[in-house]
Amino acid sequence: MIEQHTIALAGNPNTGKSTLFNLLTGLKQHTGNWAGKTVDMKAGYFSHKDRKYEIVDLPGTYSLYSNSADEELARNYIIFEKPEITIVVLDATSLERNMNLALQVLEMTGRVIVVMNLMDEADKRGILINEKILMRRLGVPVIKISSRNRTGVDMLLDTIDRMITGEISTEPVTVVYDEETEKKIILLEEKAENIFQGRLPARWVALRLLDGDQRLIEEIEKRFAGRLEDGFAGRASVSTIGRSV
Ligand SMILES: Nc1nc2c(ncn2[C@@H]2O[C@H](COP(=O)(O)OP(=O)(O)OP(=O)(O)O)[C@@H](O)[C@H]2O)c(=O)[nH]1
Ligand SMILES: [Mg+2]
Repeated sequence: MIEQHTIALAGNPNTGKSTLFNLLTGLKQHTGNWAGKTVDMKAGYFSHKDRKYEIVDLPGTYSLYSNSADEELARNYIIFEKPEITIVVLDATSLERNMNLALQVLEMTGRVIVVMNLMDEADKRGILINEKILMRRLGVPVIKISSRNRTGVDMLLDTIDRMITGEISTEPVTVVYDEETEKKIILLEEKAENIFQGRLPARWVALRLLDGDQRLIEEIEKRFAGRLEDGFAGRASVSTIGRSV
């Protein structure tokens, strides 16, 4: 039987996620500044080396908190549906602005490939990017591509394949906060770990509790209600641990 794996495409708006999605799946979905904006997630399929992939094109967002329906949708997919690989698509011409989202995804999952798209445009503008340094810093594969010119896509497919087989393992960087915050994170992380036991990334839950992200807490309660054994003492637990520090 053919194995099927799941991949998500995340990133800021307009970084070429749908262009890459279309390239991989062969779908003719509209792309472009206005008409092409992805407002809902779309799923498509492709095969590579005897493996079948379901790939989900998430709406572009600047962050993955609870600021908008798009952000919640993208966030919920990554955190609750747990795609085996999340590809973060960055615009190589504005890496600094784009990096924030990559770090947010790395707090949610280590199964990440960072793709620097629009390399044709970056080359044209003389922007030099050392992906090896970035790769070392982020602890995940970083690949330069141009979805428009179809360059780098073979390398991306090869990296996906090698991540699925376990040939490539990642060591995602941990974003370290100030001492005061780190103390609170450690306390909350322990409680979150006890409650979710690996079902959700504990440090990420701790960070969101510190944010006081009420919408997320409600979402977690909705999705986990009655599905967690001891430790998840009814609806109170997730919302109350946040108040305990
Ligand atoms: N020069 C260049 N343009 C690209 C490349 N990839 C995508 N584009 C263009 O960038 C624009 C946005 O592409 P989309 O694929 O719609 O971007 P998106 O990330 O899906 O956008 P949202 O759905 O709004 O988040 C389109 O005009 C694409 O043709 C690339 O590699 N090089
Ligand atoms: Mg799109």
